[in-house]
Amino acid sequence: MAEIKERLRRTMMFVPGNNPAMVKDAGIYGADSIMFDLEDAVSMAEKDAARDLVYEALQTQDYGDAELVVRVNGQDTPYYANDVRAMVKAGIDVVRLPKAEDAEMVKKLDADITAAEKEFGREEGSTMLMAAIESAKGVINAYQIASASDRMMGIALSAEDYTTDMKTHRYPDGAELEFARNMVLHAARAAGVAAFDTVFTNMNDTEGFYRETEYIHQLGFDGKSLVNPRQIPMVNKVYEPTKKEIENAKNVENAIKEAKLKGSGVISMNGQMVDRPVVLRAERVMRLAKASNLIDEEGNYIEK
Ligand SMILES: CC(=O)SCCNC(=O)CCNC(=O)[C@H](O)C(C)(C)COP(=O)(O)OP(=O)(O)OC[C@H]1O[C@@H](n2cnc3c(N)ncnc32)[C@H](O)[C@@H]1OP(=O)(O)O
Ligand SMILES: O=C([O-])CC(=O)C(=O)O
Ligand SMILES: [Mg+2]
Repeated sequence: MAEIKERLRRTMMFVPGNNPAMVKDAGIYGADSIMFDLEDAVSMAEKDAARDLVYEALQTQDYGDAELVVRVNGQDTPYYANDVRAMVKAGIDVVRLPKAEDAEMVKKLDADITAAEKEFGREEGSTMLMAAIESAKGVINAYQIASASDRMMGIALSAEDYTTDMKTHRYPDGAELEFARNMVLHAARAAGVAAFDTVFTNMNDTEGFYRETEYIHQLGFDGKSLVNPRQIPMVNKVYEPTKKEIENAKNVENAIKEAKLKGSGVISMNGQMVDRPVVLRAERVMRLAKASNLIDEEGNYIEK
């Protein structure tokens, strides 16, 4: 399991925690993050069995380089406490809190994780957390939520519950989510954590999925929560940098290396100023290019 705060998280796939076949095979599709769900994908009758199934899988399955996330049940349920204890004991990378409404809820999860890390002898602070924002109150408090814990890795918009709370539903143009998306994204960026867009649930509407993913990519989201493995290559395609972007990023990296040798943090490249923000963007392009196998060891674009 990989415990890194900064990493690519284009695709975070929900895997129903009560489905043995899906839990077992979840690693074969190449998701950046695999998110086992103990909450809304699992019926009340199956809550304990799902927790046991995911716990067992975390001990026995090899999920490769994927980041491992679990969506626990909400703090107002009788399952929450056992979910957190079991998942920390299993050494999960990230605990995702659903229906986060304020900083207090995040602080409670942080304290509960700390207690579980102590109880099970896990390194203190090694478990990250994230919060899903699924209501008007959560959106209004997004920045407080995003900055409530040192363990915070990211925040996600959860539009199915959010649109219900807002007395609307989801439309193809996404206008009903505009404010929430921008709030979640700004809160995440201001707090220095990742931002995840919500699920797209119509598996037959490929065109609509691409349209939504291109839109959230343009806004600046790190990635998206997904419900089906077929969505993974589509998101990766949208996040793939172009040849021109990669070559430009490589030139930026070279230019800044040269500048550093001269003891400067800023340099001109073909008349274009290259400074820290440009370098950070270039680094992200190179990370995305590497993940898409578009560059060689030296960072040169591979012609296909
Ligand atoms: C609002 C919310 O809270 S959303 C979050 C909670 N919801 C979920 O977790 C639902 C997750 N998704 C799913 O259960 C399924 O993808 C469904 C029900 C939406 C569609 O199921 P299907 O029509 O069977 O999907 P599809 O035909 O594409 O499946 C292809 C393969 O991928 C597997 N698969 C599908 N979805 C997933 C998934 N989320 N995780 C892991 N494996 C999956 C299937 O088991 C199947 O495997 P197989 O070829 O070995 O038999
Ligand atoms: O996190 C998500 O996108 C799924 C979810 O729970 C919601 O939309 O309510
Ligand atoms: Mg929800």
